Amino acid sequence: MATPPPKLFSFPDAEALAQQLRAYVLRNQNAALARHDTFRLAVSGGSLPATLAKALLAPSDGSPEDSPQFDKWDIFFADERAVPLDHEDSNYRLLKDELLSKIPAELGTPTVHTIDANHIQDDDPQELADLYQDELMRSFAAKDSVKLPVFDLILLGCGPDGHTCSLFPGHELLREKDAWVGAESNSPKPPPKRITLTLPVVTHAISIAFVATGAGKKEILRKIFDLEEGRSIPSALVNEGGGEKVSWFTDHPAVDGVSFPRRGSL
Ligand SMILES: O=C1O[C@H](COP(=O)(O)O)[C@@H](O)[C@H](O)[C@H]1O
Repeated sequence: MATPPPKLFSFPDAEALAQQLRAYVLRNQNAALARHDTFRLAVSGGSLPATLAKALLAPSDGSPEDSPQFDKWDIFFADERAVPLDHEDSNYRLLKDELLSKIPAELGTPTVHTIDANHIQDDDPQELADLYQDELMRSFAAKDSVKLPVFDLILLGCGPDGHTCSLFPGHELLREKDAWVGAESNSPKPPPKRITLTLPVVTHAISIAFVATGAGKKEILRKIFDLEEGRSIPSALVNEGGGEKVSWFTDHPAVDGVSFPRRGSL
């Protein structure tokens, strides 16, 4: 039987998207807290942190369902660049500037799992990736029998070439089956050295959401949702592996004239 396809949500503007993204993230938070009293989330860099901040820093309606409980959040990075944590290319710095530094004290402070800054200068980012994998293993209390971490939610971006995390079209890392975190030494988008969650980890999450906005994403979204043409595009591989666990939050310009197998309703 075919896996049910991802869901697509499209909104007229950034405000409407942020409002529904907030509801979606908090639904995932509340379900995770009910399961294990912690919310393990992986976030991307790029355009995502600004949208996430717009969603999460909006005033709450006061109900428990609409309240972020940041002190119960464990935030990881879906990918990170091998640069100092205060560098302008750092995904951590971006998240800090957009969101972490603006969280009001009464909402709590999340635990944020950064890369080990002692290894950013290494020629080969493999050690950086291995150390981040160790960090995940500690956080997910992995035993030998645990094959993959299960994130409660992974929030992804989608580059104009269809890359997501630091998984780029045609790169060897797309074939990784065992490692939780991979090393990329030759990213076509600077900076070249990065680490990234691997495809099996991403598709193993309980919920996976892409946020893609603007007319500049229209052509790649058309390809991703064309089952033939999109076949080997990293974001399409997440769709294929994650199926109905995957939701796309887009705005109208990003999907104008693009046809999708399944439009969602919130
Ligand atoms: O390099 C990266 O790009 C992707 C996509 O970024 P966007 O600006 O097009 O949303 C991002 O998801 C990833 O985390 C980042 O390292």
